[in-house]
Amino acid sequence: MYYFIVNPSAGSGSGMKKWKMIAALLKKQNLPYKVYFTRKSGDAVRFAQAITSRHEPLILAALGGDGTANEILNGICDFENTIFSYIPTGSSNDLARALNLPDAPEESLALLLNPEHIHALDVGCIQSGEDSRRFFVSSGVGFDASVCHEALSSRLKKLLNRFHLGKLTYLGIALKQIMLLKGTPAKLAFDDGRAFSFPRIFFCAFMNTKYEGGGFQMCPDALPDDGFLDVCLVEKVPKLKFLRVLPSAFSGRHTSIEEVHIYRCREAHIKTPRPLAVHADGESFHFRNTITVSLLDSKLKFIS
Ligand SMILES: Nc1ncnc2c1ncn2[C@@H]1O[C@H](COP(=O)(O)OP(=O)(O)OP(=O)(O)O)[C@@H](O)[C@H]1O
Repeated sequence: MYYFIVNPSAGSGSGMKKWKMIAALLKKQNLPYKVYFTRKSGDAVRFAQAITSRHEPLILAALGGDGTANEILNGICDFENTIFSYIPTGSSNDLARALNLPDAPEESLALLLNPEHIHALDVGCIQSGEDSRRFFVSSGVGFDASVCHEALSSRLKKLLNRFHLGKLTYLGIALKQIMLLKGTPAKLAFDDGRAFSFPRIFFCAFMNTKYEGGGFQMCPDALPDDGFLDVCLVEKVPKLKFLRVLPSAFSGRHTSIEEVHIYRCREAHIKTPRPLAVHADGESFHFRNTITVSLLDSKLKFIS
């Protein structure tokens, strides 16, 4: 059986349009399926939990952005029987970019119905105290998470989304957050014993794939199936320099800058004296001062 979880509002409303095209193609081929439409935050987690708790072999497809894919990942309770498929309709689509997934609905559906490869994908997990959240793309602490947090609650984003201009909000929020940036002392440690202390950092991104934030190659060598997390830590730099560092991350050239540090690990811990914004695939993981980031033992079967 094919199950679809659809966020109709993803990609400034293009989620529903794309679903209608997919539904028409499914009807034409007379294929049995069930579809669930999300209405608010948390719906996709609950749907994925309900679907996968039956412990039957199934294909579960997400139609939405990275946020919807993340919620579904967090709801899956049976990695053995679930094959995950993703039809990107979001605005940033970093997961689709990293996995080279097709954009056209008919190509996406053809892949789902006749998979070329079933990839075993690494699944990231961020923990703080008793709380944890899984991620596909990245998690991060500091500047990048502050931008995500503000965008999630931005009224302006909701308004601009109506005119398909949601991405403009990110630019505006990022500029505002750069103005507010102060930098925070941080201690970063890895499970193999490496440990570093920084007088002030702007952010630290833990990458399962190479892109985040709509195409920034934070860790150009990150691979989602290599059993490792790649880490990009950016120390405090003058604001004007930071304004130059950020765009250079589109091509991955930021890695040659002295204050940018790249690491590879299986598990990382980061500690800051005050709580900072934290995200997982662009969704809020609240404000924390100690987090542990690792990969789950189980991999996720993923059609690509
Ligand atoms: N019907 C709905 N209407 C409005 N918001 C919704 C609805 N269903 C889910 N959401 C919210 O949408 C957010 C996820 O959006 P999603 O990531 O799928 O799309 P996006 O933001 O356009 O894409 P991307 O994350 O790739 O930029 C979640 O925070 C979720 O709470």
